[in-house]
Amino acid sequence: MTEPLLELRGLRKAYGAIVVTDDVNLSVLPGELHAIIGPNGAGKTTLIHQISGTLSSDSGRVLFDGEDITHLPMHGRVLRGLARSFQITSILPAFSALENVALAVQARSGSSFRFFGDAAQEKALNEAAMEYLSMVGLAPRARVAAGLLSHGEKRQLELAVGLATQPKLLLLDEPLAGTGHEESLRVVETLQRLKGRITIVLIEHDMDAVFSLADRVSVLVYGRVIATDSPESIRANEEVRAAYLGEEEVV
Ligand SMILES: Nc1ncnc2c1ncn2[C@@H]1O[C@H](COP(=O)(O)OP(=O)(O)OP(=O)(O)O)[C@@H](O)[C@H]1O
Repeated sequence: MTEPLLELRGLRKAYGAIVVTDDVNLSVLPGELHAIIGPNGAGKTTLIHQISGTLSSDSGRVLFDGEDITHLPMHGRVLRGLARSFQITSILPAFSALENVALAVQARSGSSFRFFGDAAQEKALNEAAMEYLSMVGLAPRARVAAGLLSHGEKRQLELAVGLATQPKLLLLDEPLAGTGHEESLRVVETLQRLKGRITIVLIEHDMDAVFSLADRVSVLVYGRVIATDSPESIRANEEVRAAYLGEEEVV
């Protein structure tokens, strides 16, 4: 059997009497796009914080790539390849899209580009950066200042910068939030392109996007995972449908 890249075992977080995540067990396989959905207030954001290390858990374990990272702070997890996009990323608006990604390539590769002369170094960095921009479909906008990109394009750029740090797993917390229809199609298309190349954990409210992108879906209700399955089986799951009654039209 394939070993999970990320495994949550009995994770729990409570604020006083409010138990927000409760005995969460979840496995993310290498290469899969695993979506976590749930009604408002189910604990999704809290869980993402527990995975990325910005919030410590009361109990339970987080295993990543064969290592117990339960007590590692966020930066330790990022160094091991567990990256949260839109958190690790700060876009510099006056720099071009290409320069933003080139900086991330350079930060990741440390001194390995220093063997080149200045001009050759710049060329190599730009070529590497261009590859990441192509991966997210932003190559035609490489020379545009990041601040002038549309909202959806900025999201694409953030993904390119995230990818340039070469994570093993990318945590995406509502990448479609605040995007209009056209823009969200653009971001979904980008995620479609990345799917299979990198392991992704996606938290997203847009169910059309979730069901078109995910390999597997986990459903969180009142802090507990009530089901993990293929999108088709989740759609047909009575317990899941019941959990969403009264919510937006979902499954
Ligand atoms: N720091 C905190 N102190 C007290 N309660 C909290 C805290 N953070 C979150 N909660 C509570 O935990 C519950 C789950 O919150 P969380 O934001 O994780 O849910 P969510 O599934 O991401 O919700 P949404 O889909 O609305 O973003 C909510 O009832 C919230 O009020």
